[in-house]
Amino acid sequence: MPEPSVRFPDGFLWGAATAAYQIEGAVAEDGRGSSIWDTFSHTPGAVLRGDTGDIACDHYHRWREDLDLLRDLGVGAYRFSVAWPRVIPAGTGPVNPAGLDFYDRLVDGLLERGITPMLTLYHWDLPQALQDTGGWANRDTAEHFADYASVVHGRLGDRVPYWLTLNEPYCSAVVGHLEGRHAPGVRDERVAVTAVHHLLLAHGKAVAALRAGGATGQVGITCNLTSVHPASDDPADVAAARRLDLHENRMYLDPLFRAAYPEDAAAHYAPVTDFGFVRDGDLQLIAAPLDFFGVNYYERHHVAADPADPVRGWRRVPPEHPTVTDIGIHPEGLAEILDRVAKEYTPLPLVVTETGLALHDYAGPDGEIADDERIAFFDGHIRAAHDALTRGVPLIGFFPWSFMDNFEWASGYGVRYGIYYVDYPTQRRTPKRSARWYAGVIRANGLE
Ligand SMILES: OC[C@@H]1[C@@H](O)[C@H](O)[C@@H](O)c2nc(CNc3ccccc3)cn21
Repeated sequence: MPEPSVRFPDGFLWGAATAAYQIEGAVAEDGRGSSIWDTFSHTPGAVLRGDTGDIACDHYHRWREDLDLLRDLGVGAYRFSVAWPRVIPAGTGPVNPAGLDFYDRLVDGLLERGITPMLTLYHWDLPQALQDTGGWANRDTAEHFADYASVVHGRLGDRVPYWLTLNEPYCSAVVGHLEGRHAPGVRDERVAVTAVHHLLLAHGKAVAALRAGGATGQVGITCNLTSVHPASDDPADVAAARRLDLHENRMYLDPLFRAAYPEDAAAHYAPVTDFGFVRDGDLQLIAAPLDFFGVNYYERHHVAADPADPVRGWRRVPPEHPTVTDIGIHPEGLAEILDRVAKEYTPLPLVVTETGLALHDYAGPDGEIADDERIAFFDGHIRAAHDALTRGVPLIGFFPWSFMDNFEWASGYGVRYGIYYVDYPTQRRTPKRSARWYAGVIRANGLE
C-alpha cells in the first residue's frame, strides 16, 4: 500500500459516532423511562412529519449486527451515548438493572471486536420526570446527573476508557430553551442562560463523581464550536460577530478552561439575568481538570449586525452554496477552531467527536448509494484536521457523524448523515460509498 500523502500518527483514533435517542428505539422496553425527547417528538408540529424515536434504527435489538458493521469498517473506537432514562427511569432514585445490562453487553461486544468504547453520558435525552421538576432550569438536576454518572461508571468504568459528560451544552440550553426547536421546547432567554450554568455545573459535578469513583479512564466533554467571522470590517458587524462568538463558543470555553464567564457575558445577558444562579465554588467545579476535550464542528458563520437589534442581535449571512440543512461547507473552519482551542484555551488532547454532512441519499440503479458529496466533505475536513495536527494541535481522534442514518432531531428522518444507509421500513443497513471510502482512510491511516 503506497504511503498516504496525508498521514496521521500511529494510534490515531478513527471512530464513528451515534447517540442513544437517535438510534436505539425500544423507548418503552425493559424498564426505560420517558425522556424529554419522547415527549417532544410526540408533540404535534415539533418534529418534521411527526417522526419520533420510538423505533429509530432499532439498535436496541440489532446492536450485535451493528457492532459487526463497525468491525467491518475497521474503526478503532465507537462513540455512543447512554440513555439516562434507561438506567434511572425517573432520573433519580431506583436504577433499572435491565438498562445497565444493555450497555454492559454493548461495551463487551465492542471490546470483543477490538473497538474502544467512547461513552457520552448525556446526549440530550433528559428523563421527563426531571423536566417535570424544572429540568435544567432546576439546579438539583446537576446533582442528579452526577449521581447518574456514578451509577454508569460503577458498572462500566472498568472497561470504558473515554468518558464524555455532556454532548453540546449549547444545544441543550439554547436550542432547547431559547429557540425552542429542540426538547423541551422552551422559549425563554432567562431560562436558557440558567440552563447553560446548570448544564456546566452538572458536568463539573459529574467529573468530580467520576474521579471519586476511581475513574482511571479519560474524562472530557464535547462542545459544538463554530468559526465566526464578521461579514465586513464595519465595526457594527465586528461587534455582532463577537456577540455571536460569546453566545456559541466563549460561554462554554471560558467557564470550562478559565473558571469564569466571559467578561462581556454579564452586559450581554443583563436584560434577562444577573447571573444570580452562580454560587461560590461553582466555576471552580465547572473548570475541573479534564483529560481530553471533544469538538463537534459543523458551521462557519459570517455575521452582520442585525438592524432589528443592533445592540444585542446578529444576522447570520446565508451561505453562498447552502447544504440541505442550509449551512455552508467550510473545512478550514475546523482547522481554525482546533487551532483556537489549542492556542487560547487548553493544551489537552483534542478529539473531533463530530463533523458530518446531511444529504438526501438514495440508491442508484446499480443499488449503490453514491454519496460523493459526503466523501468530498470528509476528505476536506480530514485534511483540515491534519493541517491543525501539523501545526502542533494535539489531535488524537476523528469521529464522523454519523455511523448510520438516524433520527435527526427536529428534522426527524428527513435528512441522512450516516455512512451506512438505513432503510427504515426493513431496518436494512447498506454501506454507502462513503463507508467504503472511510474504511480505506482507516486502513491507510490517512489520505492519498
Ligand atoms: O445535526 C447533526 C448532529 C446531530 O445529529 C447530533 O446528535 C448532534 O450532536 C449535533 N450537533 C450539531 C451541531 N450543532 C447544532 C446546532 C443547532 C441545532 C442542532 C445542532 C450537529 N449535530
